[in-house]
Amino acid sequence: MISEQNRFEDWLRAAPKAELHLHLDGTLGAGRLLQLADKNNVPLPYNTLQELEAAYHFENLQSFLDLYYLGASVLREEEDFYALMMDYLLRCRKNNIVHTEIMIEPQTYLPNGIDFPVFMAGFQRAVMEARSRWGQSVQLILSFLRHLPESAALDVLDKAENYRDDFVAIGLASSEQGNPPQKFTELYRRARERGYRLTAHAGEEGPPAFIRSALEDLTVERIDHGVRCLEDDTLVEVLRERRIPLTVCPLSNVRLCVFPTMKQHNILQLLARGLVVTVNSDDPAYFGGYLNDNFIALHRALNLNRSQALQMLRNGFEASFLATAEKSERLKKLNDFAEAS
Ligand code: HPA
Ligand SMILES: [Zn+2]
Repeated sequence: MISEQNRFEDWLRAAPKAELHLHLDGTLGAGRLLQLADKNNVPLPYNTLQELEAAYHFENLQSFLDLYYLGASVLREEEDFYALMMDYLLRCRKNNIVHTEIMIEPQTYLPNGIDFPVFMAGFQRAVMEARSRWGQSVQLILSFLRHLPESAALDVLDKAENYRDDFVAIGLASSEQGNPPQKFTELYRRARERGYRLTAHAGEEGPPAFIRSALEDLTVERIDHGVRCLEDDTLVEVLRERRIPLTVCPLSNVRLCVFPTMKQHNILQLLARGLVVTVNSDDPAYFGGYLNDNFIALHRALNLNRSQALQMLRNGFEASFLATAEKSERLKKLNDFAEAS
C-alpha cells in the first residue's frame, strides 16, 4: 500500500518548479571532478572518490568554499563546461525544474587562464540543446566573488559586455564575513545602468545589517539566503511589504551549520511571517541533494504540508526574472497541476 507520506513526496517530485539559487560549480559531482582532474592534469590532494567525499564535512561557509574553488579548478576546456552544464540541465529535467536561473562565476575560471569564449561556448551549447530537446527554460546570472576587490569585479563586468544578452542579472557570492554588500556599490550601480536585474547573497552567515545594505546600497530586487532576517523585526517588515523574495537553500544551510539540524531551520517561520520564500539547492553536489531532495527534507523534518509547498512553488515563479507573460503562463501550469492532483 502506498502511504500518504510517499504520495506527498511523489507529488513534490512531480510538481513543476523554478530554481533561482544555484551555483553551476556547485553541481560538479565528485566522480566528474576526479575524471576532469585526471584528463586536465590538475593535481589534487585527493586520489580516490572515498578520500574526496570524506572531505565533504564543512564547519562553515569558508571551509566549504575552499573545497568548492579547488573543485572548480579542474574545469579547463570548452567540453568540460558543456558537460557540467548539461549534467545539471538533465537534473532539472529529472527534478521537474522547468525554469532555472544559474549563477556563473567567471572569477573562478579567469585565474586559470580560461576566458569568456571558452566557458561561454560550452554553457551556450548545452543551454541551446536543452531548450530545443525538451523546452528547458534557462537564464544565467553573472555572479561576482566578494572576497576579491570591487575593481576586479568591474573589469569582469566590462568583459561580460560581449555576452550581455546571455545574462539576465548579476549576483554576489563567496565569503560573506568581512565583505559587506556596500563594498560593491559601484558595481551594482553600473550593472543597474546596463539593464541587469540585481540579486546578492546576504544574511546567510552575515548579520541582518548586510541584508539592509544589499537592499539600500545595492538596490537588489531579491536576496539569496536572507535567513538571518528574523533577528530584526523591522527588516522583516520591509521585506514583507516590498515583497522581496528570499532564495532559501535548506540542505545548504544545514551542511554549512547555519542551522544545527533541519528541524531547527526557520523556513516555515519565514513563510508564516508573509515573506516571499523560495526553495533552492545552492550547491547540490556538495550539500547532499538537488531541489526535490530539499523539498523532501523539509517535509520529513518540518512536516511541510501541501499548502506551504504550493505557496513556495508559486513564489519560485513569482520571484523569477522571467517576463510577466511567461511568469503567468508558468503559474497557470502550476495551478493546473495542483488542481489535477
Ligand atoms: O552558499 C554560498 N554562499 C556564498 N557563496 C557561495 N558560493 C557557492 N555557494 C555559496
Ligand atoms: Zn549560494
